[in-house]
Amino acid sequence: MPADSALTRLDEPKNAIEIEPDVDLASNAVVVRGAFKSYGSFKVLRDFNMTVPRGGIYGLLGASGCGKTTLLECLIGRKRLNSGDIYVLGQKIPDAQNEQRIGYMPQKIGLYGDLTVEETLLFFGRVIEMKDAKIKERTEYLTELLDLRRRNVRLKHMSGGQQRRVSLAVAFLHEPELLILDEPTVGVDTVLRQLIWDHFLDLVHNGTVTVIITTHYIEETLQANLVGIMRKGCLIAEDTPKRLLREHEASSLEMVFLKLSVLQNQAQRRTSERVVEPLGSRFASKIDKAQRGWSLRGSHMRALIWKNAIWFRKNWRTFARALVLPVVMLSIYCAAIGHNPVEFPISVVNLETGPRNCSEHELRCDDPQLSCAFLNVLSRRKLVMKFYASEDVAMETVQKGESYASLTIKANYSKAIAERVSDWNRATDAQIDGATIDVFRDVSNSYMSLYMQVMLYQTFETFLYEYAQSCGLRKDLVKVPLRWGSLYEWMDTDFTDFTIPGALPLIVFTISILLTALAMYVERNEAGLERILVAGINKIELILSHIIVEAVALLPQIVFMMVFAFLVFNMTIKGSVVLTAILLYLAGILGICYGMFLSCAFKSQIAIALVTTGTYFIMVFTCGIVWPIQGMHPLLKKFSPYFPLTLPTDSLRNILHRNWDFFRPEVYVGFLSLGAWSLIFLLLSLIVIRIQRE
Ligand SMILES: Nc1ncnc2c1ncn2[C@@H]1O[C@H](COP(=O)(O)OP(=O)(O)OP(=O)(O)O)[C@@H](O)[C@H]1O
Repeated sequence: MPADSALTRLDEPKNAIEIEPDVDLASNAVVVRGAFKSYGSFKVLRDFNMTVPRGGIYGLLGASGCGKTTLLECLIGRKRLNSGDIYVLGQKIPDAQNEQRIGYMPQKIGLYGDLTVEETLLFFGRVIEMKDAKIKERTEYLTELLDLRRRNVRLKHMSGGQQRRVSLAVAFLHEPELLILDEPTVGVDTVLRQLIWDHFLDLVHNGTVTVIITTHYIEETLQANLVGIMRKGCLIAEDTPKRLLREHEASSLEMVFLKLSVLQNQAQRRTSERVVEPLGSRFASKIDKAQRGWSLRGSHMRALIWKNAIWFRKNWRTFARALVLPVVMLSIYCAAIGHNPVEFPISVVNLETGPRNCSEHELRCDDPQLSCAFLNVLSRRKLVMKFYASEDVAMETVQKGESYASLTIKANYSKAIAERVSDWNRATDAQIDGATIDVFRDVSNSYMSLYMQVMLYQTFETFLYEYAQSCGLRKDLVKVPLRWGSLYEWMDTDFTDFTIPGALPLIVFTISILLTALAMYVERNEAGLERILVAGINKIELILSHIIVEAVALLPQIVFMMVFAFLVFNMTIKGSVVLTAILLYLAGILGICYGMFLSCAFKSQIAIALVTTGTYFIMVFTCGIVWPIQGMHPLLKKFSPYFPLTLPTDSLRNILHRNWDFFRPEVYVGFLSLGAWSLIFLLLSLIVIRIQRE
């Protein structure tokens, strides 16, 4: 890399620091001793030692992939060492609570693309409990300094270099004692880079602020007070730039770096020769480990909820889709599921009248064409009847899949039926046979086959009933001798009405999982998760803030969906609308908690999508949504009530169809089940994030 003329000044830095032979935690901003860190079997830091005195600039140099970012992430407590000690501003990492004293700029931008510069600074300022007036003042100053005058543009619409400058502004915002900056000048032009360095020099001028900076522009670290050179997980040199140049008789730091690399390759590893006093645990014990990471701060929660609400406002299209999606799913569901089949073909051979459609027929007692009267009743089912002259041809249409069944009506049908009805106990075999319609059906589609069976029973019963009436006979005589009394007679026998108490919670549950996973995905991948954690927000606050905002967004979804289900699609609702809404709302909360658990447990979106799909099918199959639990395998029947949507489905069915109130166990148990499962997934999320180690 050609040396930048503005940066190749070799004068002693304004605030040169003499390195103390003995290390004490008060005078050093960062002390690392005997640090080991590995990712699996790959060792990144090996017996790493570093000392950063307070009040200066420390430039950390090293080839790409040598572990600089890993080291910085260990310094801010985002990653844990396998062994060794780190003290930052006198406190032991990871127990230290000095977020407000540290400004961190990660290598990735780590900001929220939907916030503007002003909103970004306001958010991070509020997180670290700055007053709004102070944030405003700092915003004016930093946007001027970093040439970020277009403050109302969303970050995702800014250039990479501009975004890096916003990221730098966030690190500077609260005037921290220690700035940890991972490649802050990447993508920044030469003039601005020098301005930024001038600002670093200004900051460290009075000796209270320390800056640790990694960079690939090696020569810019000539302005640092100390330079550490990393290679293969060790610090191979740590000195002032001037002494490094002198000692290695080099004209640039790049040359020093090359020479040291060659030396290290020859196994002449050079480490800092300063003797370091062993670090005791005098500071470590002061921090209450148990409290860290579990507490909720009002300022954090307010800032996070504000930020999430802004995200929702700016992404109103996503929110509108979230509102419409359940309704679309419900509409498709209601349009597709539960209706009786119509307009399917059946083949008819009427040997009494020949192959013609005679279903437009008026029934008489002495009717010589009762077969037409039967077909007339059948035609009310809106089938497509095709007429054939021969039984063999009609059966062939079934074999070829052109028809679901063939009906063959005998030539003496009217006479045989009339005699069977009027003198049934003397009917001969020939009369019984003549009055029998032969049905040949395709049973490969069992639902259609079953439907046809029921349909033909009912058709025949209605036909006989009407025939008996026309002959002045007692109509009950020919009816199937069963008298039905119905308890909830308002219930539509439509299958959709049976499944809707399961379908509604299932739709809310599934969409809530997906929306939560999406929000967490944005948080983790597009936004500043790293950054806000470093700013002191803990993951519990993060999780709760998302749950709160999503729980609010869930309300209009439920209202919208209920309007469609009960007003537009006229699903039966005999019980309390409020209880129904609460139950569906709790199903949504369960979805949010489960989605949160999945987001905590799995980093990959694909894994989350797969588990969500699996969960959806398990719920559909096991919770009595599409098939009664009474018909399941005994083992599944035993465990089904413990699945999250089984009891709520029953409970909703009892509310919607039986008009039962909340205080019946069959109703409130569904609410309790949703509450308990939500709590379980919330706790699991907290446990997972608590035990996750990087
Ligand atoms: N989470 C992880 N899992 C496995 N390996 C990792 C992980 N993070 C980093 N590494 C590996 O550790 C090594 C050091 O990575 P690190 O990001 O600390 O390097 P770096 O010096 O900052 O590089 P650069 O200058 O290119 O940013 C690299 O080889 C990287 O692939």
